[in-house]
Amino acid sequence: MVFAVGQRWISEGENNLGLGVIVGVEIRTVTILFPASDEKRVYALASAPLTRVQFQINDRIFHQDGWSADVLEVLEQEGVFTYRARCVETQAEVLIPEKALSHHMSVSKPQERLWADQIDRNEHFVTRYQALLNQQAQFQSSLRGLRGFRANLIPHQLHIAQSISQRIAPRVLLADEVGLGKTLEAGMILQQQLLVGKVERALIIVPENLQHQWLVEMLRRFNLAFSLFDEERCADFAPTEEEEKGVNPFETESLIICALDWLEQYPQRVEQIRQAGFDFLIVDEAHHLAWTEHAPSVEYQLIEQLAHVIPAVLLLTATPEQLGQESHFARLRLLDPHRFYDYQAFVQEQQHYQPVAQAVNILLNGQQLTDTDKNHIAALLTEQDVEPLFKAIASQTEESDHARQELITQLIDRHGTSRVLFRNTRQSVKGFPHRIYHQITLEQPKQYANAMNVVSSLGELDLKTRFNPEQIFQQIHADVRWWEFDPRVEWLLQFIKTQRNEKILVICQRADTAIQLEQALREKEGIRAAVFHERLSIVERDRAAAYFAQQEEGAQILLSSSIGSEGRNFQFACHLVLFNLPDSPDLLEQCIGRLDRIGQLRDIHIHVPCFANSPQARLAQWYHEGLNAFEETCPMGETLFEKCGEKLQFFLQNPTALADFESFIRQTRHMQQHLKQALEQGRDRLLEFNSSGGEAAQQLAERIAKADGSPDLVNFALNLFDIIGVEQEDLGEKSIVLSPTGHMLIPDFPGLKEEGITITFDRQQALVREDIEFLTWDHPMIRQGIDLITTGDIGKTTVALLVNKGLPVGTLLLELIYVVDVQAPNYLQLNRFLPPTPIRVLLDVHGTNIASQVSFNGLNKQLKPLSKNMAIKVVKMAKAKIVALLAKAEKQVPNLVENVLREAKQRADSTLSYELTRLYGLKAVNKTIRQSEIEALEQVREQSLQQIEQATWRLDSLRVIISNKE
Ligand SMILES: Nc1ncnc2c1ncn2[C@@H]1O[C@H](COP(=O)(O)OP(=O)(O)OP(=O)(O)O)[C@@H](O)[C@H]1O
Repeated sequence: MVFAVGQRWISEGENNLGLGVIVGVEIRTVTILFPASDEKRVYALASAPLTRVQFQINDRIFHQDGWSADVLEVLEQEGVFTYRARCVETQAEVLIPEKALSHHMSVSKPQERLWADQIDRNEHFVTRYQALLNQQAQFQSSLRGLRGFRANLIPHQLHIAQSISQRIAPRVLLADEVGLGKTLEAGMILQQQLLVGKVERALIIVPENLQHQWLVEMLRRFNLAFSLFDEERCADFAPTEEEEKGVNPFETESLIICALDWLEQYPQRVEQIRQAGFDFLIVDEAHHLAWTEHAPSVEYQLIEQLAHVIPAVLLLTATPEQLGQESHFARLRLLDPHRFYDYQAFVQEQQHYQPVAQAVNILLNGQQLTDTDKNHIAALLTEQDVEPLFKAIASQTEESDHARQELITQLIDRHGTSRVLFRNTRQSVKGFPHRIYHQITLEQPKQYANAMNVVSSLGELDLKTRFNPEQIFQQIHADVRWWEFDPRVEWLLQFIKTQRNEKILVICQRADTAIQLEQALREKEGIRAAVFHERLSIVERDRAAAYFAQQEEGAQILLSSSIGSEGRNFQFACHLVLFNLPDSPDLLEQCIGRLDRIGQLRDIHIHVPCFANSPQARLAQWYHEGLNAFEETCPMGETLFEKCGEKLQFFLQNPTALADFESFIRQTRHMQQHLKQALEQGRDRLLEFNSSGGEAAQQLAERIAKADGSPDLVNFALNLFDIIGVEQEDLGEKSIVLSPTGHMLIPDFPGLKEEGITITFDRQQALVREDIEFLTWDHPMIRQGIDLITTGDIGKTTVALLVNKGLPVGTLLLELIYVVDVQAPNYLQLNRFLPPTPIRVLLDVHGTNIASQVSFNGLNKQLKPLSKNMAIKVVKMAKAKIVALLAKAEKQVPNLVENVLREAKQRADSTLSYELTRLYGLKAVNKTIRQSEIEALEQVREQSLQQIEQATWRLDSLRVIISNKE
């Protein structure tokens, strides 16, 4: 390929970019600008996926100023063409340098291939048409981006992924209870946004110890290859002595994972991230982002800075209120400052959820609305006219369900935390095993009692350590081995022995306790345990987790500090020992959540060894009998912890004062029940409507399951591989080996390795065998395979024989496939409204379009292939007729295109107008919604409608059909 500045080329893979112009040629690279879509690409010279555009004499070309001309001669100077042409309008002769050609010009000419005897096989034409139809269907499919991940189809996750990923730049707090799959949800949303081109560069910020888990999950579940960034890696990009400015390391990759802990230490990296143009941010374990008005934490401020410049933000936490309501509010504000503008207003709003939940309940129960119901609903949506929706509900047609749903969405949107917060609970998801609490009461050793007295009398008793008697003891006896006399250790050893075949996770509050306990188990009984805490390097931690996970020859025990194991997946174990009791209900939930998560198949046993009448025993009793926090999740735990604060602290400091303790527990239980009921009827009920997706989510999962391995997909894929020349060997067990051959149509089929790959269309098989590729419509091999066909020349022209005794011999039919296409900037996402759309025209000999009477498949069944020689002869003989028919078709196509555009505009208008109405509605309750935001959306709508208007159409492929009696 010889490139020169000013030449016009098109992208082979991305036809919709329009006509590109070469703007730079370096030693090894070529830079091409696509003005129609405002995209620039840099390719390696040797392998640029570009096709040179050269027009021929008599071709009609379009000038970028809007007029057209017919080519008379092609002149060339230093590789760049100038067209001598006759202007259609003025008939004047003009010289048009190729640089001045319209950027929107389509360049596909099947008829020229026909005249040049480039006639392809009939089945290739069929595959091409199917590829176009499939491409269109996939662009418009509501399942797009929701099928290709390697995981089970869990309705609430699919619902969240679907509803969030439809948005442009979503900003959401994913707050499902522990272990319900927030990582998976975030991955699905990201993958979907990447797939449709809404997002190109994503950053995931996680606690240090979760980096590898994210890396692995993104790769194995979503085929997304992230890179881990740390100081060492970034230091490589520092400026050399000669350079003034180094490279911004964050610009060198587009999918990056890094640790929050690291960014805190290196604020200059935060600035680099801000400048690196990420468009998607995920922050895991977001409950660490503490905030108060006067003292926002460093972590909070850091993420806030990034959230200012990164359009899409997902915050993940199972315990959003762990650091209090204010921090929770601040995180919501960070996501949507217009919706959450004032803390006091937020607190008040929380108290008024009940009437909203009641209104939603009325709508959900499916009965006709009474006047009182209507008044109640209308009072909550004063800013808009709800009458039409009430009418639709009363009509009891298909519209009524839609109208009910619409009203529910609006109520939740205006009055709930709605679009910003998603939270699923075990109660709504269901199907989880039970949690069983085992309290083990032991005698407190006198050494601990003495140490406690000494430390208290010195005034050095830190409230935080009172649940770790071993730490207090070590404050005064640093060298004495506490585990020699601590009965909890003896109990643990005996327990381990009785559970020889079980994995046991032991959580201590501090890393020191975990380390010393490891020594105790090893020295006392020769038990080898893995240790896991925040002071280990990431690699050591991953190694420890893997050692624990290993079935054979792995560690039976994992000794972990509480913060060290946060977010980790240990659901293969069902025994949890809380060697120290976590000092807050949400922390307790995080610990239990290591085992109580999706994939846990057995009941979970939670063992709490504690000393009689110790602070730990009191707290355990309060958790269990007051909150029931061991056996069920306790969403109101933190609220009660705060409410009961003083009294609880009294009992923890005076653990032997039992007189009022029972009544205090009863009071707590009473409050817990009361709050639970209020939450269920109010806030949580609203969140649940919003988050679980109900019946619709079930149906979504069923639809995806049905689409998995559908015959349409399997047939199309196998046909595609056949055409490309990929060898296929069926291995049975729902898997097929694909290998490259020496006679492939293209040298490199995307994703096909030299040594071959194994594929399956079956989700369960893909879950069991992670080494094989799981093919769905979303898989890159299928998507790029479709692109390869639709943007290349395969199947563009063919000639076939119609065996039909009823038709005179030699009757000519012309089947034409036109494609309507729009080239627009990516941010408009026009493909969702107007994907490349094939229009089929079937002309009889008189030029009448009979496509609606004769279906593609019906006709195809009656066709037989012709030898190439025969086909060439037929074309030669019928050329004049074909030319005449083509001219007739071109007159009919604009009307057909008009219909396609009208529908596309309707789709665009209703989607974008809906968004606008929502903003206007929100503005009515929240005066801080900026007018500029509304104007921006209005502009997107205007531009989208205008761009659709500018869509072009082209003849993509054609089939000449000639009849015979046999
Ligand atoms: N759809 C699914 N199919 C199969 N496994 C799943 C699915 N969703 C989640 N899991 C598994 O369930 C476990 C919990 O998921 P995940 O880590 O995403 O939960 P989480 O909500 O982020 O938990 P935490 O609150 O502890 O951070 C993981 O082992 C994950 O691989």
